Amino acid sequence: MEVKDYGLSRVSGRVLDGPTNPMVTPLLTDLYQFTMAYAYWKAGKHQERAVFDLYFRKNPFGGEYTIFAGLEECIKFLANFKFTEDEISFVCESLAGSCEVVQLLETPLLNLVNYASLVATNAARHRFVAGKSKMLLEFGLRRAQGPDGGIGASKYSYIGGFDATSNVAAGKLFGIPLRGTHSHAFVSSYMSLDEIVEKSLRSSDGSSSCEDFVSLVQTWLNKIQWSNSLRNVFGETNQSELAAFTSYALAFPNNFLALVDTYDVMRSGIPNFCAVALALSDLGYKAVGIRLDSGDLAYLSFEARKFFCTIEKEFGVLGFEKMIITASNDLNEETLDALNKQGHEVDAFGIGTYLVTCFTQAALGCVFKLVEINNQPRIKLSEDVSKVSIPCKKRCYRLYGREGYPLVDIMTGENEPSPKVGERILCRHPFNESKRAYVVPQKVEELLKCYWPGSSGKAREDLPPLKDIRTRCIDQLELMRPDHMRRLNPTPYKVSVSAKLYDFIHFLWLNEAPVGELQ
Ligand SMILES: Nc1ncnc2c1ncn2[C@@H]1O[C@H](COP(=O)(O)OP(=O)(O)OP(=O)(O)O)[C@@H](O)[C@H]1O
Ligand SMILES: O=P(O)(O)OC[C@H]1O[C@H](OP(=O)(O)OP(=O)(O)O)[C@H](O)[C@@H]1O
Ligand SMILES: O=C(O)c1cccnc1
Ligand SMILES: [Mg+2]
Repeated sequence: MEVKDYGLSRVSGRVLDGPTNPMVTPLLTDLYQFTMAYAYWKAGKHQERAVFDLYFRKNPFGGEYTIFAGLEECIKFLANFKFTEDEISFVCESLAGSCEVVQLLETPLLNLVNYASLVATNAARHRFVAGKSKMLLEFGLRRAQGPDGGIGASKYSYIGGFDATSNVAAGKLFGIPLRGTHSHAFVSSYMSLDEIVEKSLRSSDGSSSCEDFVSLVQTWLNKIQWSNSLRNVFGETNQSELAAFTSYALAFPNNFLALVDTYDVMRSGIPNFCAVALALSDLGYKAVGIRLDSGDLAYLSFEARKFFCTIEKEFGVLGFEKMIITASNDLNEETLDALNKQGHEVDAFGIGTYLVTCFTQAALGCVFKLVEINNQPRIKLSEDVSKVSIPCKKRCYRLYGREGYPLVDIMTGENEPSPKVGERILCRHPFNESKRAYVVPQKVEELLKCYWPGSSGKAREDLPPLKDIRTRCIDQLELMRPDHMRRLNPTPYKVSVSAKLYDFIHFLWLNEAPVGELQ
C-alpha cells in the first residue's frame, strides 16, 4: 500500500511513468541520506528551501567535453517519488526514525546521471574518431555491466551519436533503430550444402521462381573462380560456409549480410559471399554486405573492396563495389584512430565492450552539493581548490564568438542580468584571480533550462524526444572549436563566473574559513 504520495506524477495534469528500471525506487540510495534527512527533521530544518548543484569537476577520458545525460530518468524518478508502507517500515527498522526529502535525492540522481553522461560522452568520442559518414552500431549488451548497464548503454550511446543498437529491448523501450548482422554460430552450424532442403526462391518482383537457388549459387562461384580477373586468386572455398550463406540468403533475400571471417576471409568468405550475392542479383535482390570480425581490419577491408570492384567490372553488376563493409572486434577510440591513419574501406563499425563498459574511465565524478538554504548561499571548502563548491542558485550561459564557436561558459547569480549580445562582459576563473577575460558575445545561449519549475506551481514541461536530444548533442559538438575536441592534450574549454559571483565566492570563502594561528 502506498502511504506517502507527493502527487508529483500528476503535477502537469498528466501521469508520468516511473523510471525505465523498476529498481529505481526511493530506497536506491545510501543509508546516510536517510540519517541526514532524519537529523534535518529533528532540527526543524526540513521545511527550509534548499538548492543543490549537481555537477562534475573534470571531463572524462582526458577530454574537454562531457555530454549531460540522464535527465529524463531523473524526472521520472522524481515524479514517482513515494514510499510504500513496507519501504517505510524497512527504513524505520534500519534507522529507528523518520525522514525528509531532498537529501534523499543525492544518491539516486547521481546514479542516474553519472553513468548516462559517461557513456554518452564515450559514444560521442567514438563518433568523433570514426567520422560523420560512418555507421556506428552499439553491440555491447553481452558485455555490459548487468541488464541496466546494457539498456543504459544503448540509450545513451544513441544520444552520443551512435546510429543503432543490437539491443532489442532498448529498441522497443526507446525507439532506437535496431541493427544486426550475422553470427559465427550460424556459419559453423552448417556442414554441407546437402543440408539445404528448401531450395526455391521467388524473384524479388514475384514474377518468377528459381527452383534450385543452391545450384545457381554454385554456378556463380564457378564463374567467379574461372573469370579472367579472379582466376588463381582463390581455390576451393569452404562449402559449409557456402551452405550457411546460401541458407541465410534464402531466409533473408532482401537483407543478405554475411559474416565472412569464420574460415578464411579472402580465400573463402568473400568469394562465397559474392557467389550468393550474384545469385540473388539474378533474382532482382540486392545484397547488403559483409562483416569482418577478426584479422587486420584495414587490410581486409581494402582487399574485400577490391574484390567487389573486380566483380562489378567483370560481371557488370552495377553498385556491387558499394557493398557495405562492417567491422567489429574489440574496437575502441585507439583502433578506430589507427584504422583511419592506415586508411580503410569500412562503412560501419560494431562496437561493444570498450563502449559500454567505458573501459578507459570507470566513472564520471558528478557530485551533488548544497549551495543555498533558506536563501542563504552556502559553500563547501576544501584544501583542494577544485573541490570548493560554487555557492548560490545560479544561471548558466554559453557565449559564442565572431567565428561561431562557443568561447566560454559563464555562471552568474540567479538575479544578475543575463549577458547580452554585443555587450562586453568580464568572465573570471572561479578560483584563479589572474585568469579572466572580457568577452563580447555574438550569441548568448542559456544553458540551464528548467523543465520542472517545482514549487512555482507551473506545469512540468515534456522533454524532447530521444531523437531530438541526439540531434542537439551532435549539433553542439559540431560547433566546438576543433582544438577543444582533439584526443591528445585538447585545449581546455573555459568555464567561468561573473565578476559579481567571483567577488561573492571569495567573500563567503573568507567568512567561512577560520584564520590559522602560528606560534
Ligand atoms: N589495421 C588495424 N590496425 C590496428 N588495430 C587493428 C587493425 N585491425 C584490427 N585491429 C585490432 O587488433 C585486435 C586484433 O585482435 P586479436 O589479436 O585478438 O586477433 P583477432 O583478429 O581477433 O584474431 P582471432 O581470429 O583469434 O579472433 C583487435 O582489437 C582489433 O580491433
Ligand atoms: O568486440 P566487441 O567490441 O565487444 O563487440 C562485440 C563482439 O561481440 C561478438 O563476438 P564475441 O566477442 O562475443 O565473440 P568473439 O570475440 O569470439 O568474436 C561480435 O562478433 C563482436 O566481436
Ligand atoms: O549483429 C551483430 O553482428 C552483433 C550483435 C551483437 C554483438 N556482436 C555482433
Ligand atoms: Mg570478441
